[in-house]
Amino acid sequence: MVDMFDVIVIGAGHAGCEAATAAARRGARVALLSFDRANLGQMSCNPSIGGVGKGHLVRELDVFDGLMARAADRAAIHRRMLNRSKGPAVWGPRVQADRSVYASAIREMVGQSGVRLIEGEATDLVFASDRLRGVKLSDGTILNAHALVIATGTFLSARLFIGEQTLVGGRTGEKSAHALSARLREIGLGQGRLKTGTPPRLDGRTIDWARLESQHSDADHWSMSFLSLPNDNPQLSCAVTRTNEHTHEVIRSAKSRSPLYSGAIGGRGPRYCPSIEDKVQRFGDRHSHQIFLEPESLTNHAVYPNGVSTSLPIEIQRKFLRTIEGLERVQISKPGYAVEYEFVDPRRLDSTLSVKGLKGLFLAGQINGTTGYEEAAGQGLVAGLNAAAVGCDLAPVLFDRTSSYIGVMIDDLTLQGVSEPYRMMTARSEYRLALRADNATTRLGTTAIDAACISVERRKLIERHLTSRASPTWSDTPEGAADALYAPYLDRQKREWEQVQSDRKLPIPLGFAYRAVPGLSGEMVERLASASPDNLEQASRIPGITPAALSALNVALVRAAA
Ligand SMILES: Cc1cc2nc3c(=O)[nH]c(=O)nc-3n(C[C@H](O)[C@H](O)[C@H](O)COP(=O)(O)OP(=O)(O)OC[C@H]3O[C@@H](n4cnc5c(N)ncnc54)[C@H](O)[C@@H]3O)c2cc1C
Ligand SMILES: NC(=O)c1ccc[n+]([C@@H]2O[C@H](COP(=O)([O-])OP(=O)(O)OC[C@H]3O[C@@H](n4cnc5c(N)ncnc54)[C@H](O)[C@@H]3O)[C@@H](O)[C@H]2O)c1
Repeated sequence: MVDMFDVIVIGAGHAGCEAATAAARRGARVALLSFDRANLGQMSCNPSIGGVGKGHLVRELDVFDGLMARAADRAAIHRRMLNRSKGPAVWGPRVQADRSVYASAIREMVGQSGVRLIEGEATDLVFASDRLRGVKLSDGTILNAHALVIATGTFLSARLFIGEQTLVGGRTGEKSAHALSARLREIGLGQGRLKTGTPPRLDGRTIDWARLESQHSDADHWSMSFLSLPNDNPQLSCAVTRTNEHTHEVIRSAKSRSPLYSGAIGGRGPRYCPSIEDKVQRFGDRHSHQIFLEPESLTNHAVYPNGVSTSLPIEIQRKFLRTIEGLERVQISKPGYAVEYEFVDPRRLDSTLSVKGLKGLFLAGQINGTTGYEEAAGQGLVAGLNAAAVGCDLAPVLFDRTSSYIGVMIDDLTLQGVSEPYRMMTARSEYRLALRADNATTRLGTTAIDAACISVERRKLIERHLTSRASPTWSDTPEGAADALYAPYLDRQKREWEQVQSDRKLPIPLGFAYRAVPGLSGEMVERLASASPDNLEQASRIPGITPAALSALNVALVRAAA
């Protein structure tokens, strides 16, 4: 069988579903290929969408009619605007979703998009002379297309670990993509390995909720999408508990049984969501670590313990959990595990996420070394819009770091590459005071209209919004008030950044005490101290160094020199 499409997307995770539907919204004939159609839009781990930096990405995606914000609104069972005590530029809209309602919302929207869903395993890429022609499936089927997006997530040559046990698979109970992985290596897409993990799932009926502090959902029902109305799902509370010395002792004494320390896993894991064994090992002076107990569903009793990702053997998982207040009788419904997988160096990509020198081939999502649903979805949008541009001969759609976190992410990935899983944070933007979650329509509305990828309803909303900015009552709106609040600081932020640019040759004394610089995070201190740059210019080229860190360092160097 031979089929012809404008765009084929391999992988129906967060990146793939956004890529396929974004391409379809631009008018492309699209096929979306996945191992199993039942797993469309599945959340591999935490049933939450958004947060600081990540919520900004979701709101930006929403301006282009992306799926994630609307699915999150449909499925929300707990909402929390993180960082509300700080300024609105760093507020992080975050919802916890009913896992199965979220997946069905994605399935429904993909189903209505005109995208053709195909079940199967992509094993090979098909080229004619030096041009990409399509993809071959394990059953011999060839699907032809002008453009191809690979969004295979954590599945390339993936292995799962629970204690001493190793299984093949990209997620528990699923396959691994070995043939495609080998083919990517063969065509020179050099790969490294990264790892991630997930905590055990708990049976909520065996948790002693009454003894724990509750975290209620926000009273005001804000929504993730600029279009959605609040849903009428009941809102559930989370609870907070903590590990203790006894928990740490159980974990320490089982260290030799952890694949992280036995040498079985070599890939680097995400810095900002380390496993509990890592936390106990690396932060040995801490007597306790916080755990959020987050309900996953309105219809079953699954609870996600946020903060105790682990790959220790299941009996150790049970043992350490039962040392924790409120979890003394807890039953595990699914064990935690780690997964190690291959990724492609994103410096091989241009700013449309197309592989340089291989016209028509795009990569999006965790394959590019990122971590998180939101980062994957944002890349899916970029790759999908631009694959449609190749497939249907349309203008490319480019994202700039001055006007979006999507632009920041694409720039960071394609210019700096990754040495560990990349997570969005507001510190990654030198324009972070201007890039707020609430003003995404203002920042990106015109780009979305020009990209011709949005509904009539969205277009009207954007036009109304842009017009209302000129009205005298604009400053009475929340966005107008935030604009006024930040106006004086935007100039200062601009000047500070210009100063960093003009001070690039400012020398950094040998043995400079980075730890004493106000505002430098532990990560930045570690990266700077280990690279020991001679000047600001060199510091700016260290992978992972954020603009916020460069500004803080600049101020400290000028002060030290004065
Ligand atoms: C154990 C674990 C824990 C995680 N924890 C979190 C978390 O707490 N929060 C968070 O935000 N992120 C978490 N992540 C990461 C998050 O799941 C990913 O960042 C996100 O899902 C990546 O999206 P993606 O679209 O790139 O890939 P995925 O969501 O992994 O989707 C990949 C898709 O590709 C398909 N596929 C792969 N190979 C082939 C092939 N050859 N042929 C056909 N189809 C193929 C798969 O079937 C799947 O549908 C975790 C991931 C894992 C595995
Ligand atoms: N790709 C991966 O491999 C992988 C694996 C695990 C985690 N992750 C990442 O981890 C993120 C989740 O990690 P996180 O721990 O930073 O959490 P988060 O980003 O989901 O939440 C942000 C903060 O809010 C806290 N929080 C949770 N519920 C809360 C509530 N009800 N009230 C107040 N605060 C609450 C969290 O503990 C966290 O400190 C994902 O978004 C993803 O990027 C990725």
